[in-house]
Amino acid sequence: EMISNSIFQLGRFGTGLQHSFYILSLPHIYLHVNICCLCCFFINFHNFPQLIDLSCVSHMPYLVVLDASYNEISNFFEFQPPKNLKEVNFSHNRMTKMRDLSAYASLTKLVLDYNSFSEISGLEQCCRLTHLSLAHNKISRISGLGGLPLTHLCLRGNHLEKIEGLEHLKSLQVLDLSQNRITSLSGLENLHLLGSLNLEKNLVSEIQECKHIHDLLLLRDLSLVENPVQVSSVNMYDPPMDVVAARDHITHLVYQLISTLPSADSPYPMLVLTGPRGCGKRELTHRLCQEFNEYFAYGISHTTRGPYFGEENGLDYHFVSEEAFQSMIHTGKFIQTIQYGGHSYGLTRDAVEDAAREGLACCVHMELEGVFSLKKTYFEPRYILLIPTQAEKYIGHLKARGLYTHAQMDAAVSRIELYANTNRQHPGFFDNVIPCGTMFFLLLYGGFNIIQWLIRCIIIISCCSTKCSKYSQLIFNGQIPNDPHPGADQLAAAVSPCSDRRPGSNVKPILPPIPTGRRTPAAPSLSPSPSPKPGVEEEGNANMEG
Ligand SMILES: Nc1ncnc2c1ncn2[C@@H]1O[C@H](COP(=O)(O)OP(=O)(O)OP(=O)(O)O)[C@@H](O)[C@H]1O
Repeated sequence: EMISNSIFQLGRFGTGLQHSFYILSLPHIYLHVNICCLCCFFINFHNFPQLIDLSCVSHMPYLVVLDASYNEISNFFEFQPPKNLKEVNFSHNRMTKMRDLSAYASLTKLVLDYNSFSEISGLEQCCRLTHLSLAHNKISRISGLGGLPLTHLCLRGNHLEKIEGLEHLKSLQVLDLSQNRITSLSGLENLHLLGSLNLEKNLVSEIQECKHIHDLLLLRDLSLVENPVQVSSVNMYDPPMDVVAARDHITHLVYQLISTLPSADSPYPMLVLTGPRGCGKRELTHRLCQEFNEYFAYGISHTTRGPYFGEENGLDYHFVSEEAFQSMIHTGKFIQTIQYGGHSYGLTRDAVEDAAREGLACCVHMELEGVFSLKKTYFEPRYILLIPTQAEKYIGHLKARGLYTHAQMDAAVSRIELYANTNRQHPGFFDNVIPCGTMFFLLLYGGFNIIQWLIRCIIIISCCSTKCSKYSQLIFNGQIPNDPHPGADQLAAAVSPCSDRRPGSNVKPILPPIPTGRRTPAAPSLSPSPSPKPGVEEEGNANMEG
């Protein structure tokens, strides 16, 4: 009576020729009804309240589709087999053990997700079964699938550690083995019709495992997301800066530990200018060290690239061979290194310590990767980002230097966004950002007096929290050191091209002129006095000539 009420409520009923039979709104009862006179083709017990027994199905000889998902059924196929039963959904029940289904030979689709099966068995005679889903059970081994004509198999969320027992599933097209503990793709070699393979959230760690699916020519979709191999592939082929920096830091830390014990008591004062290549950071670094040589010393990096025209060893860089560079890494000399444009660059501990010994802050320029590396060390530099604001002007400036290939210029331009993103995404990562527009380049290379003002701003911003009292005085007294700079004319002279007498001075310099007054490591021209040094220009020019 209740069932016919339900049917009546749904308005879908008839005698003998029903195609749909839904029971949706019965009260909480134990279902045991005799409906043998009905000719049901589809029955939906989905989420039927407290349904624990399906013996009623024995009286539905023509049942084709049975959905008894989301119930509390623990018996597996405990009813007389309807001879045409094709699709069964028992997902979200309490079943634990499969039994022989040879009497249900018409089955084509069987969904048993979210039960507690630990073994696949009893399916051998289901010779029409094409879809089998056993997601989120407790299966630790694939077995009992023999030569079934399966086209779709889902074993997501089980306890599988290896792929086995699939070699005879010649018709398999879609295989979902995600969320298991599989470490190898071995066992998939013979699945020549496979078009989709989901191995998300497993433990595959080697990309070489893909050799096992190399010959599956129909394979279109493959997911290895959230496997260790994903992480290692990203790290190998497109490592995030943090990973590169961490590796770099570990390398140098280990080698330093082997050579000497690093002292972590007080970090040396340091100023780092960063920005894409050719943005002017190198010149600004030199200018800072020149103009304020009682505060800053130029930290000379090592590089394996050869010197450009006009560059001097030990002044712009220490130019060393790749072997020498490697040997320095292994003797723990570096605090950071990077690979850039096919060459190695690195800053040594000595460069920083030499400056510190003289009571100076080491001032260096470097690419962003170097900054990431330095941030891993116990040094606590101030970081200043110089970022080009107009790509066209920046490209024009790069072209004017005549140093770079098109590819190098494109790479440099594309890195502007990298710097900008880093600044956006990591507030406080840089202590200050200087936008480099036309004006900036004019100021920097034009030799206008206003550069002094810019440099002072940088000093004030960058030194405000160094631990060195000398630098804090700059801020805490609100003072700027005595004006050490020459007038505009002298400054213009200082940045003008090399002296005529300089060998090779008839060749157009490739680099912007090296500012005068730069000290060489061999003959430091530093004076502890903050007072102006009358001889700065002469000394600088002498250096240039020499
Ligand atoms: N130790 C280092 N760590 C990280 N980056 C470094 C280091 N030394 C130099 N660099 C950077 O490597 C990049 C390439 O330097 P290089 O001198 O070869 O080319 P460049 O075009 O003259 O660069 P720039 O004019 O910006 O100094 C520059 O951005 C430079 O600042």
